[in-house]
Amino acid sequence: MPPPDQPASPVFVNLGPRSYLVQVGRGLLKTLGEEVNSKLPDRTSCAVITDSTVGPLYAETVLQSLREAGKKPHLITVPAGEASKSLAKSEWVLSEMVTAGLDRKSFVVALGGGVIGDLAGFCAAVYQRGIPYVQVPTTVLSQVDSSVGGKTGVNLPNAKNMVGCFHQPVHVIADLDTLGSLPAREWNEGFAEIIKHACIRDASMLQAIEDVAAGKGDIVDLIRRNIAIKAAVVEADEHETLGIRALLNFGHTLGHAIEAAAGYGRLLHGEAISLGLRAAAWLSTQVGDLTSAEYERILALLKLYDLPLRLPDDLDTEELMRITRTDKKFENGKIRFVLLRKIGDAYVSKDVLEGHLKQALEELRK
Ligand SMILES: NC(=O)c1ccc[n+]([C@@H]2O[C@H](COP(=O)([O-])OP(=O)(O)OC[C@H]3O[C@@H](n4cnc5c(N)ncnc54)[C@H](O)[C@@H]3O)[C@@H](O)[C@H]2O)c1
Ligand SMILES: O=C(O)C(=O)C[C@@H](O)[C@H](O)[C@H](O)COP(=O)(O)O
Ligand SMILES: [Zn+2]
Repeated sequence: MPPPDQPASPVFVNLGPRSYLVQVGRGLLKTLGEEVNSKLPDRTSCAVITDSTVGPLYAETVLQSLREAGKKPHLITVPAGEASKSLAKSEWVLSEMVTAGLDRKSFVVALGGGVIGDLAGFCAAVYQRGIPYVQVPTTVLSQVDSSVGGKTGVNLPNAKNMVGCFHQPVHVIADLDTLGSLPAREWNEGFAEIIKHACIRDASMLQAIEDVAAGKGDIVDLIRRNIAIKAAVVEADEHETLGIRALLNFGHTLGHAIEAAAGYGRLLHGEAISLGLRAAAWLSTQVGDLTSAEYERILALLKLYDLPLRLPDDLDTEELMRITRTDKKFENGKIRFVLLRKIGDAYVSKDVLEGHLKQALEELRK
């Protein structure tokens, strides 16, 4: 672990010609222009895409840093929240990029949480058939998960992330100073994905998660560890064709259905995933070998971060099942569902049937 004034070493995401670095540290926004310039020296005009909460806090620092590095940035701001991750908003952003005069030699900077990363990444992927983009994640969730791996896209009203493509960023800058302005709810939701990473890959991380909750852990180290887990999984199966990257979907089959059924923005992504994690962990005790003690440990961690464990009463099981059937892991009417053998060891199971999913939803009502 480096001393507090030393930046953590960057994480290298090794994807051959699409490889990139994830910088993790403090005070990185100020030097963002130089960093971007070293990755994209021959590109000048760019769109800095942000939201109405993050823009007023951090856009000026980013714009100034880009200008000092000789770039010509145009700021594009969408309303904060999940509702902006839509086809309609992507059309608006793309039109703004045209109005700003961006061409095939331009690039995009995604400044914000996972909503901005997914939306801006998608716009970069499709603008004039693809221009590069840099991720500048400003939430715990986006730093440990969404800014790495190149999944970009938007929601449909009844299906999460249903439209999108893989488009890797050319660089990721995770400045932990930006987390200082996160409200408690947005801070906590990021830990759903951190707990997910521990569940699927690294049981030894549970202690670090507890330590951070108790105010004695090293958050830079924890975020860097999570980025390294995400990078390793993505490197092993970039396009989710081998059943390895699918493990990052632990808790997401029902979690995504709950997020969409509740109405985008009512539950934050991490909150919906907390419910999905509970359901998937419970199913791991029913269909797989997870012990009830391990299940209780996962619940205790989610509780530590005030994450929801009970389904909102107004969400109907049949509606949730209908949305669940649109999950990208449903093939020929059969679900490939991610379960745990034990904490730290996940696998894709074909043994989970619709009846099991309904039972798990009932469990979430207790
Ligand atoms: N592409 C992927 O691999 C991937 C992975 C996980 C999640 N996601 C997606 O990410 C999205 C969730 O991301 P999120 O949780 O970051 O949500 P978000 O981007 O909506 O951010 C949450 C809220 O925090 C605000 N905010 C962001 N940074 C802030 C800061 N530094 N200070 C104060 N407020 C700040 C935002 O304005 C927003 O209101 C979902 O759409 C989810 O599907 C994608
Ligand atoms: O990067 C991945 O792969 C993930 O599954 C990470 C998830 O946390 C994330 O929510 C992702 O957007 C889900 O993707 P989807 O393919 O299930 O829509
Ligand atoms: Zn997720």
